[in-house]
Amino acid sequence: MARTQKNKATEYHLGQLKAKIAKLRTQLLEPPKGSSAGGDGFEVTKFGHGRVALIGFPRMLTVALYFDYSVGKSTLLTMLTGTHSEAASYEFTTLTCIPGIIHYNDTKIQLLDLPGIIEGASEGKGRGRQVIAVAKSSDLVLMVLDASKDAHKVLLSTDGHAVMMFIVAISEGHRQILTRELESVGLRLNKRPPQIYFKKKKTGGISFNSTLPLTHVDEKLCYQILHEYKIHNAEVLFREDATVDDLIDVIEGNRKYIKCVYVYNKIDVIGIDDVDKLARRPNSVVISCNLKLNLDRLLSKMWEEMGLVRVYTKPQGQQPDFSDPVVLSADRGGCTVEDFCNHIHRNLIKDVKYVLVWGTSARHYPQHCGLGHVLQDEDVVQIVKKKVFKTVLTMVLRPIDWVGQEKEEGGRGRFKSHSTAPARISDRQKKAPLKT
Ligand SMILES: Nc1nc2c(ncn2[C@@H]2O[C@H](COP(=O)(O)OP(=O)(O)OP(=O)(O)O)[C@@H](O)[C@H]2O)c(=O)[nH]1
Ligand SMILES: [K+]
Ligand SMILES: [Mg+2]
Repeated sequence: MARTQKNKATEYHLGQLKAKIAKLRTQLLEPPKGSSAGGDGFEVTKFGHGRVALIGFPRMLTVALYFDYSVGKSTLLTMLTGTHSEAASYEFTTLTCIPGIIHYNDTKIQLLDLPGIIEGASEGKGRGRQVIAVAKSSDLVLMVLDASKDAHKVLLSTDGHAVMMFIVAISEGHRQILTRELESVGLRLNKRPPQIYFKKKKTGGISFNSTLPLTHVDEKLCYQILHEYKIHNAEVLFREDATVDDLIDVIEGNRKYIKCVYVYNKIDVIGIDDVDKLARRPNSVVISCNLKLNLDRLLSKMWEEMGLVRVYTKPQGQQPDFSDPVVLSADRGGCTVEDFCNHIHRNLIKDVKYVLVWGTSARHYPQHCGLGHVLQDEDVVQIVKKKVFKTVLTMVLRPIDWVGQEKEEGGRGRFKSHSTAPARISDRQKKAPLKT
């Protein structure tokens, strides 16, 4: 592919090659026949309401130029979870997966310390394959980078321009190498799935449509790629100006879309101007484990990105239980009332008549909601079950005003202050985005 000139005439050829490579990669990653699936990872049991993986380099590639320091993943795990993970100033200190637990906002989040991965991990170099398998099973990746590897440019920039350009690329280069390694095994960081509808059919040939003009893919290219996959009957509808790679992702169908936060560690050894620059990069947080700088910001960023939704249950006629939330997630299992009910008990759903909801997802307190209602963080929910007798009774006796009773309760102070809580948090974050 590198040897092929990129122009209109070679476009189809390149597209076909991309599809071929994607197919081979998928074959490569399939577990060998006869072995149980997933035997590739570190076999750490999932625990808590979410899983976060620490990914980073064990050392710099340009050893000759710099000290051989690791990025500080283990140090960070120890700081955030209290679980000890061996940290040292030589590379590959961590050789296996060490889990710790972060207690945050009434939830438990599993944090995994992993060995540093090097270039070529996706081809099975080092322990990369296992590390990547664990990353794939996570809800969020924290890519830990060494802030000081970016800052050395300042020391050297006085000498010559060429040197400076080279140095600047290193921390950024690490980020790119890691991203590439993860991408080549089907992980997509901070991306959403392509807006392409794709459905295989039994007959009818290929129907190719788009809702807008396409600049990267045309009908012929699409046919060719489908042909490569031996797909001759399918419906394809482009809802955005997607690329060949997007189309291949959709056909492969096994891509994992994961959020990633870039964590620049060791800001204690660089100047404030550089800290400021790194902090302004998208999806980035700057920290220092040694000086315990900005770790609270890292936690709140992590929380934000995970999008966990805490729902508190309220038994009828009692105060809600604010100690033990049901934790839902839009990415894992969904946040509707139905998901909430299924979380409590598998068979609950058939008994539910409706639910009463207090909190930011409710238009008024309490709102009567059906199973499809989408809950938000810190909502309070009371389940109203179907009662066979009640219907019979209410026909005989005077109807009871169940709803009116609950309305009164909803007006109490606790719920009101409760619903304003998210706003308070974000205000505070705005005022102090960086504690350095
Ligand atoms: N200056 C500075 N050094 C740090 C900081 N955090 C960690 N270090 C040092 O960086 C070195 C590597 O730390 P580790 O936690 O072992 O790094 P790691 O990423 O787990 O390394 P591997 O397990 O080998 O991949 C240690 O000598 C730490 O003391 C920090 O915030 N500032
Ligand atoms: K180390
Ligand atoms: Mg380590």
